[in-house]
Amino acid sequence: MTGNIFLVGLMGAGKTTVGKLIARHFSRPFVDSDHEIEKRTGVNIPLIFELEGEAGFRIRETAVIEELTRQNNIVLATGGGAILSQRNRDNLRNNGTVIYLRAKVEDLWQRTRHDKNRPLLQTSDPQAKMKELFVQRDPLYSEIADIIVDTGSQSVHALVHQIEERLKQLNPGASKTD
Ligand SMILES: Nc1ncnc2c1ncn2[C@@H]1O[C@H](COP(=O)(O)OP(=O)(O)OP(=O)(O)O)[C@@H](O)[C@H]1O
Ligand SMILES: O=C(O)C1=C[C@@H](O)[C@@H](O)[C@H](O)C1
Ligand SMILES: [Mg+2]
Repeated sequence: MTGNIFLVGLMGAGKTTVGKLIARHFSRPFVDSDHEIEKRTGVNIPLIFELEGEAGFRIRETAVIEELTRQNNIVLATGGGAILSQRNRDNLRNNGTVIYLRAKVEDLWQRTRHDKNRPLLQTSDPQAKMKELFVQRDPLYSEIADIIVDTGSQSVHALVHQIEERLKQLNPGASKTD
């Protein structure tokens, strides 16, 4: 496998979980754009939203994505809303293989409902918010994806195996250590 691997999808899609396993399989560094922003600012994402609003967070996110998409041979888990910006979509599409981890709204909701670390879901009806985000973003994730994987009815292990196979099909002849 050569080149960068970029994971996109909504909150709870499994980008961080799956990304770490893919990185281990291909012996690549794993980077998570949300964690990178938290590392650089020294504060967590909810506090950035509180202090700077979503707009301030998006500016930081775009700068980090710009920098990370210039790296080589990394596995990058992107923030759920990174694809809202055309600039981010172009950077992701032009600099690596983009994998969209697609999931049903019900599954996304079940996987995130007890986690308070996602400011966009701190509303009176987070399930409706998740649905709204899915409707808005599903076309954007799909637009830039080289590979779309449905994450619903399989274990994380099976999912990772499926992604490895799809990556091999896209890069025939390439080996793990390329
Ligand atoms: N395919 C799956 N099946 C069942 N549970 C999963 C699956 N993928 C991830 N999970 C679980 O869902 C939760 C959210 O996963 P994860 O944090 O990897 O999502 P994410 O896409 O990185 O979300 P965010 O955009 O908010 O960072 C975790 O508890 C994880 O174990
Ligand atoms: O879906 C989103 O817009 C977000 C997802 C998270 O990964 C974080 O980037 C942040 O909470 C915003
Ligand atoms: Mg994550």
